[in-house]
Amino acid sequence: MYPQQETLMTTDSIPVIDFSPFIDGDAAARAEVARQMRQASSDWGFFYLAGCGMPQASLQQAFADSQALFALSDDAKQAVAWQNAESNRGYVGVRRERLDPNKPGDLKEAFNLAPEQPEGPRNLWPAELPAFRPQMEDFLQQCVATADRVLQAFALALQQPEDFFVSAHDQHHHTLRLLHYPALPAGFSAQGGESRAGEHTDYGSITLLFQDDAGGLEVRTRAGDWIAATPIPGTVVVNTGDLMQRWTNHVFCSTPHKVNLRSSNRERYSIAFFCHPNHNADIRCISTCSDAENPPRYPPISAGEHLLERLNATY
Ligand SMILES: O=C(O)CCC(=O)C(=O)O
Ligand SMILES: [Fe+2]
Repeated sequence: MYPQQETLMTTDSIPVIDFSPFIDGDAAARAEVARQMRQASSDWGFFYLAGCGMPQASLQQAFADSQALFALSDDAKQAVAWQNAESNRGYVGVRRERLDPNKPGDLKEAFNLAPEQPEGPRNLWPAELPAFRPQMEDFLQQCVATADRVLQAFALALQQPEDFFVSAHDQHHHTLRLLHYPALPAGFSAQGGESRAGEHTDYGSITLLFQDDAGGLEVRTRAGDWIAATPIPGTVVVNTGDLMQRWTNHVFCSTPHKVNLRSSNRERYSIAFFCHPNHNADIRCISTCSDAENPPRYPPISAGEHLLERLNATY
């Protein structure tokens, strides 16, 4: 039950968890999946989920759409360029972002979209790709549904009611991010610690990450070593972010990760779905995450304030 005990049981590779018993199993099977997720999130803050319920065809379509988007001309991509942090949607060009603020810009391009709120900012859609919009809207819904199931399992893992996290995320302040790491020319030499994506932790509650077979994602172990999160077909990588670490009083950890340049002679695609609770969600130490030896480490904060704090620390 306590983080100290869980740390002693650390496995030596990122766990692979079969999620299908959570989707169609009985209460005992669901509880066992939740237990594995708890262990993995406290040892690693990262795990692979097999059988997450997302249709393979939707995923293939999303990667095909991503390829079509990044293959557009620079003018077409600039027509849907990212404008500001409030809307946080649209195209971000190569080297525009630094996930590690102490390093040069990341060798990647990205395209952000998000579930639309009745009053909020709108997604940007490339005029050249008429099928892109309906297909990505469908994929967004699949991601929300998958994330909600994963959040149900996390709630059970912490002996909370099953809808504990889902109801705190029901305004869907999530971001879907298509990522493309272009192939680098032969003889390319990285300047000043350049990489495909600099070392960072994710800000929010959980992230779902789909990667192609190129490889390059690395995760830092609790002991401080970097290990490869090698792509495993048919799985999604799930990681817990800064806000989840705070909410769970460090029972779940927010683990640094990055994308290295090792296979940079070929291009790489990945798709990340970053989940954020409702801005007014009350983020206070979950009752089952503290005891006399692990008292609450942080005062309560709203999820909106937490995000602002985190962004202000970065920019
Ligand atoms: O592309 C990847 O595999 C990881 C990207 C990532 O960690 C991020 O964008 O936060
Ligand atoms: Fe990340």
